[in-house]
Amino acid sequence: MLLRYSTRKKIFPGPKHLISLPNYFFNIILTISNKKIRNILLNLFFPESFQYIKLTVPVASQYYTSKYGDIVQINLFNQPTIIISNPDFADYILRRNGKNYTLRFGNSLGLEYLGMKNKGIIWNRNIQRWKYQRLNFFQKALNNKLLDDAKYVSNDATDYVLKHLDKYEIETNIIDTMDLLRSITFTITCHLFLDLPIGIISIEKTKYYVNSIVQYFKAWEYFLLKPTQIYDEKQTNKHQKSIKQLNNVVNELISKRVMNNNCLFINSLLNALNNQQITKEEMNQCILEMLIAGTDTSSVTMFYFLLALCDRKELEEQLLKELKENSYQILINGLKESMRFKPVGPVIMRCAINDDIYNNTHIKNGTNIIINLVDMHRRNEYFVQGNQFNLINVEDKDLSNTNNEKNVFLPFGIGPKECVGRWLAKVEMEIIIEQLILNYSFKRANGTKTLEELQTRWDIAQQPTDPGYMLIQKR
Ligand code: HEM
Repeated sequence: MLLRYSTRKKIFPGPKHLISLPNYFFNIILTISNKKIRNILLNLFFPESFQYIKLTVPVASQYYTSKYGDIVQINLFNQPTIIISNPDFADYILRRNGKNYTLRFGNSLGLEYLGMKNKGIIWNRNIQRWKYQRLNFFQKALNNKLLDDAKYVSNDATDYVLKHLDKYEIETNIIDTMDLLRSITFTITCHLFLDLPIGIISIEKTKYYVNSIVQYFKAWEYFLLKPTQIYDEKQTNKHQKSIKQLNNVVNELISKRVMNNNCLFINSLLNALNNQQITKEEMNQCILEMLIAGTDTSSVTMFYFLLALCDRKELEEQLLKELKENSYQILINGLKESMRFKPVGPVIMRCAINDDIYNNTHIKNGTNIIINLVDMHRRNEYFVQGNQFNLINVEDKDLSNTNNEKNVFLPFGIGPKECVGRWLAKVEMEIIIEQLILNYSFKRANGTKTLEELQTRWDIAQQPTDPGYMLIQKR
């Protein structure tokens, strides 16, 4: 009681304003139809919210981190919001008191457009339904047997896509590397979780499906956070079409399935549907989320590693030598370093379910949390060369995060809402890169930028925006 009293007024550092308008003015300003006047007023009275409307979540968060330090409190869309890149606080939120933070925050209508509101597991704000679907479908399916199967499935899927290398060529021997990698991970996901034999989906269709996933990500970033009043009709319609398109893909994939009852994910979903434990919409959303989470994340990470190798010939040679000797240290560290340097999930967004206290400071229920992973991953206090791609940074960093001390390297998050596919991602990325490097050499094509120069979109899912064309040659 005493503690609660003494901590009531304390808040974390952050911007202070000379003029502070009550929160309801925020909603009044949003109703102003003149965009210019609305923006001026937002910028004047609610500058933090304006930053997040203008910029993406990671970029706006980094702006406040660099100004106020590794724990910052701001007012975002009328909600207290804490931006964290302090490892102890991040570990507290994600793991030590993780149960209190299994919700993510987002715009309710936006989530409904996306099909994520109270469905699936990534952004489901119904805790019971999230838990039920995560445990019974995702975690159950991602067991040790699946991880074993993933080894040969990853090999076969890579073979299948490589057989059609010409379909990825933009000119002779120059390929769209992102497209190639996405097709491989998509094929693996379809086989492991949807019972679709490798090769049953043509390469043309695979590319169409992969593109539908990429477009869904764009819709996700558009709808997720900003207030509904800011939506633009043309953009809204475009993104709604992308969401519909990926939902159609899900139905098409379900209908392609050859029944053989081996596949735990799709089978347990269908059983639950038959027994009325889930709705058809919930089932489809779980499949959609497995496709988006399982496809783009690993392929973006592998792409960055391949790109890094293009300009580090010595490292490539050492890697090749190691792989020929069935040794995997450079491979493992190279992938870890890609996830540190350019994490595909640069921020982890959460929300406090109940009131809480950290370091004598009160965290009110409903407080938004943004873990600024990319900032934490680049700090020189924790990494030898935080701002450079160098395997030395991760040699002593453990992916299993079993170390209860401060975890500073968290590409998959940690705790009850951590990435459910982390071990599958590790297995498939290692197999795919091994097979690619043993058989092919990769060089940056004319015009393709280096890892350091290549533009990426730092949004909730970080992706390259510049093309990743590479010259590929058989060894
Ligand atoms: C390099 C590969 C990957 C990276 C870096 C990555 C990263 C992440 C991160 C940072 C989160 C948020 C964790 C949190 O809130 O604490 C997440 C969640 C998730 N990931 Fe991954 N992921 C990867 C691959 C995969 C794969 C291959 C799958 C599926 C097979 C997958 C499925 C999911 C799902 C379903 C969630 C949501 C879990 C929940 O909210 O309960 N991920 N991932």
